[in-house]
Amino acid sequence: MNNEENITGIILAGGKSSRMGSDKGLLVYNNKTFVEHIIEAMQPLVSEIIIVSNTKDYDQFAHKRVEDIIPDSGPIAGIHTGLTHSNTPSNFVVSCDVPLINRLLLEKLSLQDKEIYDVVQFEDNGKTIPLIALYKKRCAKKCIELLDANEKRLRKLVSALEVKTISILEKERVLVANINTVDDFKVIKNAVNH
Ligand SMILES: Nc1nc2c(ncn2[C@@H]2O[C@H](COP(=O)(O)OP(=O)(O)OP(=O)(O)O)[C@@H](O)[C@H]2O)c(=O)[nH]1
Repeated sequence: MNNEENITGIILAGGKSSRMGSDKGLLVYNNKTFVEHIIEAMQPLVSEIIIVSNTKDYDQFAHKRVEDIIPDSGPIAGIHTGLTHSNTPSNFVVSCDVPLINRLLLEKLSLQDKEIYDVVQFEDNGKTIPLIALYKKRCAKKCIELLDANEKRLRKLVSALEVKTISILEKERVLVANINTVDDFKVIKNAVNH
């Protein structure tokens, strides 16, 4: 637990998983669902965990589950819902498809000067990772502005905010692996078996 300030952990699990063909957050890797791996990484750092999903399957994890306020509108809508339900100024926002994430990596996001930035995110080789990031609750306002304008691109959200981007280290690259397809999943399963 962060002693200076409480943080909320928001897990986005309301996507369609169309590339995977089954709900990504509920895939089992190393005997735990993807969502359980993320909960485990977040839990020591946060005062509350909120799962944003419209399906009751996520009630099994015994954390607060909330449904999208604006349905079928992509990750910005998920962030908007999570931040709206949060009771803390700072919030980890993590997608449900990064099962290798760990506490130390998330902690790095929270060690920045949080007063200055709306968003603290990672980047890997020039590619930003806005769904492993720390967002201020106040960003909910910008989310709703974009959704009202029918803008669903995450990069539009982040570029409209005060953002700090941290480059991940070579050894951390594996931790941010984004599992979108059956082939992506095979890669991490095979890595464990070797
Ligand atoms: N709550 C919520 N989360 C979403 C929504 N759309 C996407 N997400 C989440 O955002 C993260 C990134 O989603 P994507 O991988 O881009 O999209 P996806 O719909 O899950 O998967 P594809 O259909 O394969 O593109 C995942 O954790 C999704 O669960 C949404 O409308 N609401």
